[in-house]
Amino acid sequence: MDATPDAVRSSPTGYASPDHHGEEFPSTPPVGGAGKRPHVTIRGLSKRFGRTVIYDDFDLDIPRGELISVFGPNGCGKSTLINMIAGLIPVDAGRILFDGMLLSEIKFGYVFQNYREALFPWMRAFDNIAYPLKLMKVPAAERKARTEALVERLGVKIDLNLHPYHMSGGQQQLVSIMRALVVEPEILFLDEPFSALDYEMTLFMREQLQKLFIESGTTMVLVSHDLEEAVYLADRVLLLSRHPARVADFVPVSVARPRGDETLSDPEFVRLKAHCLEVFQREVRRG
Ligand SMILES: Nc1ncnc2c1ncn2[C@@H]1O[C@H](COP(=O)(O)OP(=O)(O)OP(=O)(O)O)[C@@H](O)[C@H]1O
Repeated sequence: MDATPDAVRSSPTGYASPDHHGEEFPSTPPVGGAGKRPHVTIRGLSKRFGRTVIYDDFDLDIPRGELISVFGPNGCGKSTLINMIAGLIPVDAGRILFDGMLLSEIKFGYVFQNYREALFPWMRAFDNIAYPLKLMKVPAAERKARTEALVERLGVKIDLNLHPYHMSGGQQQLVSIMRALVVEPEILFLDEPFSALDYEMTLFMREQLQKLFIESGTTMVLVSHDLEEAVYLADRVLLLSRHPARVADFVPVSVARPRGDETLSDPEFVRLKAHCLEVFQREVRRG
């Protein structure tokens, strides 16, 4: 993966049928979404690596303005799913539309697990955050103003004059997330964004991400390996089966935000987590 700030990157390569712009989907029953107008509509998605079929005729609706956690057995295809939606890897067949539009027509962000390779070490944190605006040829004064406005709105309290190598892992990942948000993406993809952080930083970053989500209202799709984290952060947990992956369950998490330490012992949270664990274990046993 290169270090291009992905918030401004879009790719037409994720489409087997790029001529579907604006086409209404057939009335396939949506998976998930609970009747809300979907933000992302996936139909007939297929993907294989060699002889291994990861997705076969996979359908999914992702609701707008929600944080979706993707969870499932190791190697089931979680990263492959968000990478296909984000156009980082091509699909073999199927259609992915964003409110009827192609990925190339929308602004999106992608936050990688490895923040060390994602940030430019020679740039101050502030300039890293502003960089996607430079790529978009936004004038310097406006870049500064928009970056300052974002920092202000999110209430981030770190010294953005520092270079990444003078920051903690969590701070660097926070800078990566802000860089993805600076272009005001319609959707943000996060692939295990905290897995390279120590536990203290992970807890800090969960709170930061929740805050950013509440503040921005951006649709977010997060791959997580930690069930508690997946449920804690989500409006819905997408539970995948072993590959070829299907939706084992798409569980709404209606626990009020902002969530905090007390959420972890909230009976509804505990019940939902137990339910997700049961579905997960059933899928693991199926293997
Ligand atoms: N570029 C590739 N070439 C060949 N096989 C691949 C490639 N990318 C992924 N795979 C395989 O496809 C399957 C799904 O991979 P993916 O990384 O999407 O799973 P995941 O659920 O995110 O995995 P994990 O839980 O280990 O993070 C795995 O078996 C993986 O080995």
